[in-house]
Amino acid sequence: MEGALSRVYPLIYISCSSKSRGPNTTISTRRTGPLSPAKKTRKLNLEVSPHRAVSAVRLMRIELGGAFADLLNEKGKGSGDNEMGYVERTLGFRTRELADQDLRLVTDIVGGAIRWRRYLDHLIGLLCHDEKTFRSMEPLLLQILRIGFYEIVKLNMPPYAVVNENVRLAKIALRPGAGNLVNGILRKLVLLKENNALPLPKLEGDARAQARALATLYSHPVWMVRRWTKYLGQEEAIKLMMWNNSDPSFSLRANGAKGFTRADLVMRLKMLKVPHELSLHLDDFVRIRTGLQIVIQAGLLKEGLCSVQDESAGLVVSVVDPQPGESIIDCCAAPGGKTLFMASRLGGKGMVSAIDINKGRLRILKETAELHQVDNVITTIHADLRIFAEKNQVKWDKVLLDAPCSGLGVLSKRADLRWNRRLEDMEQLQNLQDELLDAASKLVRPGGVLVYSTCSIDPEENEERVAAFLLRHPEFCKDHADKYVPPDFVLESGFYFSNPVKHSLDGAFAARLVRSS
Ligand SMILES: C[S@@+](CC[C@H](N)C(=O)[O-])C[C@H]1O[C@@H](n2cnc3c(N)ncnc32)[C@H](O)[C@@H]1O
Repeated sequence: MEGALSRVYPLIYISCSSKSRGPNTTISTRRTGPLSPAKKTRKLNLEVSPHRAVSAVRLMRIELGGAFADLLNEKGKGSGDNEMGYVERTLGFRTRELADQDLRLVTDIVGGAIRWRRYLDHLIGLLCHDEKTFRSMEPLLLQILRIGFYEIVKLNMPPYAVVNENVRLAKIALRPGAGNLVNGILRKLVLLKENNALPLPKLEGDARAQARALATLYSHPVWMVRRWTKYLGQEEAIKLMMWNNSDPSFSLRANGAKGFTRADLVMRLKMLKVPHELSLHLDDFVRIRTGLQIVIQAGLLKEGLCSVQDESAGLVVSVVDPQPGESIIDCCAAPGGKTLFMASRLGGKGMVSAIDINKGRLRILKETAELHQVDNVITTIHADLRIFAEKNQVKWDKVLLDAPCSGLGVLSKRADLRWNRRLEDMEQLQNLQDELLDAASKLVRPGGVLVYSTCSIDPEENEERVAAFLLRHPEFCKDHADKYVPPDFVLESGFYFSNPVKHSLDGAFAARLVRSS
């Protein structure tokens, strides 16, 4: 493993004795483990733009996942420090000295280069002088090219500055030859762009050919394009992909349980100069398009005064409609976004039991509950819901099953998810969703409520799962969601649905079912 990694990731050590490095940079093709003091970076390397270097390293980490974590010698918590340490060791500057503006650029470039990966690779592949050069390109070089292409084609940045910066990065991070290659390819791109002649596929031919073209033009996997074209039609599918490629916006929920109201939150946002809008649908929520980093740095999340929660998820809690004094069980609870919101709605009376199979995520839920001062009404249970439901005798007033799903409704926030999901996952997920629904239904008292929710927009994970459940369980019937959420969010079927294109929120679904006996 180590040998394979070291072949593809040449490491550069800029040591204190390498003042005149640059072209003379030592390139180590071996992974050497922790650096000896003599090799430690002592000097800032100001030859490259720091945000581009950090972006390239972060892109490698995201794309290569475990393999790259292995290279960084990462172990769980604080692993981000290693990423920064890697940049420091290899490129010779301390990333903790990155200005806020640079950090924001890293977020933008990394998010954009991941979203547009298929589109960018299509162009890079065509501008390399042969297919083999592209296919065998070393990962760091590819990331640098993706950054340059993204900056020129999608951010419309001044092209020659982009070329110079990325050429320098490739020269220093890899070797002079790599810089020359980047130079040649980026200059070809600039010429084509200036002549409005980017070699992009045309939307023509049969359904398959059109799906492939759309997948490249809007940078999504072909199977997703085919699925959405089937369910939504081509026009809506394109709008959905455009939404997925747009910069995500976030919502904050003021934590009333800590006496922090939305008015308090608005006041703090004004002081921080973060532009915001009140949610039209939920009393505790505020929407922000930019400035999340500022909110984080100001410590509002760390102090438990508010959480980042999309309104689409908040509206799922509205479908549950928690009332003081009720017993509620959240069957797939971690990391606890909905548990915490439900608990805060109980006003100190009642109980939320929070089950999850993942111990680590459940620990996060517990810690956040303490921070938010709602731990007095939350108990956590580490279990597989299916086994728990078999053995358990207790029944609850309300049961929420926020099921594991494809996440196809949250692709604008989760830039890399589209590349990690496979069509085969969908069937497996549906089987799991059926099993979890059967298990959750056992926990509902007669007259009690079962809410099934996902953050997917896929009917096979949503309406079809509920329809199949109702056939297996005639003791349940639908309760129309319009009593709990604005009518604009209710489908004809009576289910809650947040449509990213229509509502400018994440996609989400919830069905409210009542047990008769
Ligand atoms: C969509 S996430 C839940 C998000 C959570 N409701 C929130 O709002 O923060 C799905 C969760 O289901 C959990 N899960 C998956 N299979 C499970 C099982 N068999 N039993 C219990 N939990 C399970 C996962 O660990 C994951 O935390």
